[in-house]
Amino acid sequence: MRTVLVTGGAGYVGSHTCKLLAASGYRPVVYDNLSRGQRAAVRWGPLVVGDLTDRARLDEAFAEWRPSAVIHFAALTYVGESVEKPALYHHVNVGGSRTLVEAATDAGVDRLVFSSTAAVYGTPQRTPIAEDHPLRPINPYGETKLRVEEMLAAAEAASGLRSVALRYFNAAGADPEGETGEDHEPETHAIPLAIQAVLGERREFRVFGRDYPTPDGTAVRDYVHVMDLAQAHLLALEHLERGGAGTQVNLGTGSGTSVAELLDAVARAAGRPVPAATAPRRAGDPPVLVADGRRAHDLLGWRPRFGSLDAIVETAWQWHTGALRRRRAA
Ligand SMILES: NC(=O)c1ccc[n+]([C@@H]2O[C@H](COP(=O)([O-])OP(=O)(O)OC[C@H]3O[C@@H](n4cnc5c(N)ncnc54)[C@H](O)[C@@H]3O)[C@@H](O)[C@H]2O)c1
Ligand SMILES: O=c1ccn([C@@H]2O[C@H](COP(=O)(O)OP(=O)(O)O[C@H]3O[C@H](CO)[C@@H](O)[C@H](O)[C@H]3O)[C@@H](O)[C@H]2O)c(=O)[nH]1
Repeated sequence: MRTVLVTGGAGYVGSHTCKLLAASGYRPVVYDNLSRGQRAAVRWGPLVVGDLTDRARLDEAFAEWRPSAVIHFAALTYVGESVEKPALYHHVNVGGSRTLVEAATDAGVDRLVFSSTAAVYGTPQRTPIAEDHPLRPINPYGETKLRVEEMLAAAEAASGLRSVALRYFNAAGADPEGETGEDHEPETHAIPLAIQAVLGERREFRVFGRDYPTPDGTAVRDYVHVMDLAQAHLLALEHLERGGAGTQVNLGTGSGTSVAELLDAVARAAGRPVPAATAPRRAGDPPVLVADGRRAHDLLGWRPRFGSLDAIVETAWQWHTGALRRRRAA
């Protein structure tokens, strides 16, 4: 059985990917400090509790489990927090990734899949965004992800560690079988916040800006289902297993959804409107982020299965209402 070390596997995208790895014959060994993830989300393989910046702990994990590849999700991921704490973001996201790359290389691992982000592009000059678009992040979070991409490209030349950096657009939805989902505290992402508002768990959903240069004035994003993201990680691993060279790949559906359209979709799933108020724009938010996904298709053979926003939102709705029931029952 091929073993994969999955940093951040107790988190949102990581836990869905572990489920798919296990279903595809891999053994996912999660390496996570549980600072933002959940122990209960580690269900498809062993958990090593450790910090990305702890070289000795990483060495132990590599020695004990002897993975043939690494999938690297672990990071701090909030744009707003990164603006307030840039040094912390550099320490964890860049410093931690450097420690991981050194430990992996010394352990003889030559394949790595990295969670990058559309935030490396900054404010797009053209859309949809292809991978050769200029890389000008507008917040420290995006900067740290770009630094890691650069480090990985240099590592391939220096030590033969090949990697695929997957630039996700907006991860959304949940495992349709309800075994894992999005569970952040605090929650900052639009879909779970809208669901919480419609469920009465928060007073209202605050629409950050209705004065964007978009058809309805609200910001446009490319929401891609988290199980489709998980599938792309497997395909990226297979690309590396075939001897494929390191590269960067966008993961998005290619279709844009405005915040107003998103609220309509949540209202359809819930059967009632989302209580909403207008708020100022959020710092660091570009008006439009939509992926050109041709490279993911041509290089990896990836095509998102969840085509419609309603199908994506429905899985999020099912997860959150199920999670709410479980919390109330507990
Ligand atoms: N969710 C999105 O829309 C999105 C979009 C683009 C990129 N990404 C990237 O995908 C990855 C996963 O995102 P997510 O939404 O699942 O985040 P998440 O916060 O749910 O998961 C991150 C995991 O990393 C762990 N972690 C954090 N710091 C650590 C450290 N120092 N040592 C060990 N473990 C640590 C956390 O405990 C958590 O389990 C991140 O790298 C993120 O930047 C996410
Ligand atoms: O209370 C809220 C929360 C969000 N939004 C808007 O909804 C959209 C989506 O926001 P959110 O779900 O917070 O995602 P993003 O800020 O677009 O960031 C996600 O997508 C980026 C890439 O597109 C990744 O880099 C990040 O890690 C990931 O969190 C944005 O236009 C926000 O302004 C609101 O209007 N009100």
